[in-house]
Amino acid sequence: KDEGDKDKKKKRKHTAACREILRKLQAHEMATWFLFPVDPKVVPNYRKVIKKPIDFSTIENRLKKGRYKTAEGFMNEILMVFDNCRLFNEDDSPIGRAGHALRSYFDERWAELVRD
Ligand SMILES: Cc1ncccc1N[C@@H](C)c1cnc2ccsc2c1
Repeated sequence: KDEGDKDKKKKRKHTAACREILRKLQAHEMATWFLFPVDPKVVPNYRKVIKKPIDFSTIENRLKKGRYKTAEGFMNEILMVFDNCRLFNEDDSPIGRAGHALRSYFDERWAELVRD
């Protein structure tokens, strides 16, 4: 089995693990606000403030297309969802609190993935 095959196998393994984590995040009750792109018509100044809008459906499509070479590439985009949320929303607001709750939930799932 040449190097390439090993790499492909490893990529498939981490893609499956990342898809599992993403599925759990999307199923979380606090995920509502993060499932789909923020509509600039609904939130006018969002695109001015947030330079890298990202949401779980966009990440899911990239994962399906094999766009993430490493699990870290996937993790970075998940964390971007929460960084955007903290930048735009007050901590003491419904979306702000949801972002913090979901970020903690992600950290736990990620720690499991890295440990197992
Ligand atoms: C994640 C996020 N950050 C800043 C602004 C919006 C959003 N989410 C969108 C879906 C959204 C769009 N509209 C509403 C209306 C009430 S909460 C909510 C949430």
